Amino acid sequence: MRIIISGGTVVTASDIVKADVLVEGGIVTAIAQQIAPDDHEIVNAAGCYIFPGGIDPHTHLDMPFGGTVTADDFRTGTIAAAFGGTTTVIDFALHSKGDTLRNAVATWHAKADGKAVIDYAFHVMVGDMRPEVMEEIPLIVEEEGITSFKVFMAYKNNLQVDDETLFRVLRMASQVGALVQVHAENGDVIEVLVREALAKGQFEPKYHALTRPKEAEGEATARAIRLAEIAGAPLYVVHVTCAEAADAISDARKRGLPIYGETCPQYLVCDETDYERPDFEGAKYVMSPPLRAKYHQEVLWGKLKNMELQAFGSDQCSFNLKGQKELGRHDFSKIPNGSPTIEDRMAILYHFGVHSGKIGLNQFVALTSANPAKLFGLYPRKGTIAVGADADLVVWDPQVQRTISATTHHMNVDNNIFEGMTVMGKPRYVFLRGHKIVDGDQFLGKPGMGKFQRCERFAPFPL
Ligand SMILES: NC(=O)NCCC(=O)O
Ligand SMILES: [Zn+2]
Ligand SMILES: [Zn+2]
Repeated sequence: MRIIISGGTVVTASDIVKADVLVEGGIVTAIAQQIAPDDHEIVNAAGCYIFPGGIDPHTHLDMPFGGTVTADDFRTGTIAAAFGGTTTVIDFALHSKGDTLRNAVATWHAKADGKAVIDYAFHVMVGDMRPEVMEEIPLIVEEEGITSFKVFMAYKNNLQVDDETLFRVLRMASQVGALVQVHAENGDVIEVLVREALAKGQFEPKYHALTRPKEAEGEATARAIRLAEIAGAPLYVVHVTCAEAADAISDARKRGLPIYGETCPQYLVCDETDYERPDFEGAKYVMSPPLRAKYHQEVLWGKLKNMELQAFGSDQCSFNLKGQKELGRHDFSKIPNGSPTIEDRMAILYHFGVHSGKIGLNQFVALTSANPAKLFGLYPRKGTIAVGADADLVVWDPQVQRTISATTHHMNVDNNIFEGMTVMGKPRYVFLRGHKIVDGDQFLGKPGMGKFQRCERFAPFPL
């Protein structure tokens, strides 16, 4: 495996340089203006960008949710991710009520091991924060190489934690070098609004959005930030959708607090009017938090441009319309939450961000790869192109145009929320630790090639 990727433009979060990249033994061993070939395989990257492999910090593969299980597992989901230019996913190991964190992690290893075609790490999504579960956090960090824990301020009577619990988790996590991720929506308010809507006979998908107002997200985000501030802890807010939440993050960062925000492709290019689609098609867009009014898209783009949001995750959580989303055909509250986004995460940010002039190439790499690597303890092994880093590389052809469709995507699901969108930019080749796993429309990887990545403890990189 001695490869020269030749004639491309290498892009990292800080640099853009025309250079060849030498790969030996799965590692980048040189970056230079011209590398003389010996017995190397030459990969033609003329006219292309060479990006560090994408790191998707937010996926749900093979996850039970809402009485069903996501349509994509670690095989199909990571193949689709690879076609989109992602070489590492950080998936949420779901901890269920009554279970231990250790057992949840073991369950997730069993789901991924031998199936993943790209590298993977885990966060733990804590479903039941009993005192003894909280006590397990230091062990998970030390022994399992998992250093991030998601807690929920929504999904009342199910996953939701109260403020006392959130505060205790924040304190405990920061003591052991872990990062708390928060799903910030006020679950108590939402519960009342959902009950009232159903009592009024409001059953269609659009009521999912109407019962989860932006203010409920803004309030919970601001509250979580205040609790983190009191606890002296860093905080990562997942799937930020609206001005109210994004502004709370910006304000905290202006005060010097280590608060980080993530948004997702769906919140940049889809909006609340998608819930009005006829014949139950609106159910495709049922996710939490929901899609917002269109003006929030410009707010989020502005925050990405100014790096006031630091990470870009897919929140991949795919369900078929047929047989899965249909569980809520007559009651929006029973529609499984989530959408298939793992494959098109980078394409959406590239086309609507870089190609449209809203963000720069360095920002694109920071959001899709470098910052997730820094925040979750994978940097600089991953998230950059540098001597000694894993040769997770994407040769990205900015001239290729394609139209996104469920009929051609690689996800194992019958719908795509970006259906019909035409985008510029597509991976020509994708390398995982020096192995070519994607060559145009051909998949060359194998289940089991993806390896579990232990995460280092949280380090406050200046982001
Ligand atoms: N986002 C969503 O609707 N489903 C996945 C679970 C979550 O991230 O809250
Ligand atoms: Zn969430
Ligand atoms: Zn999620």
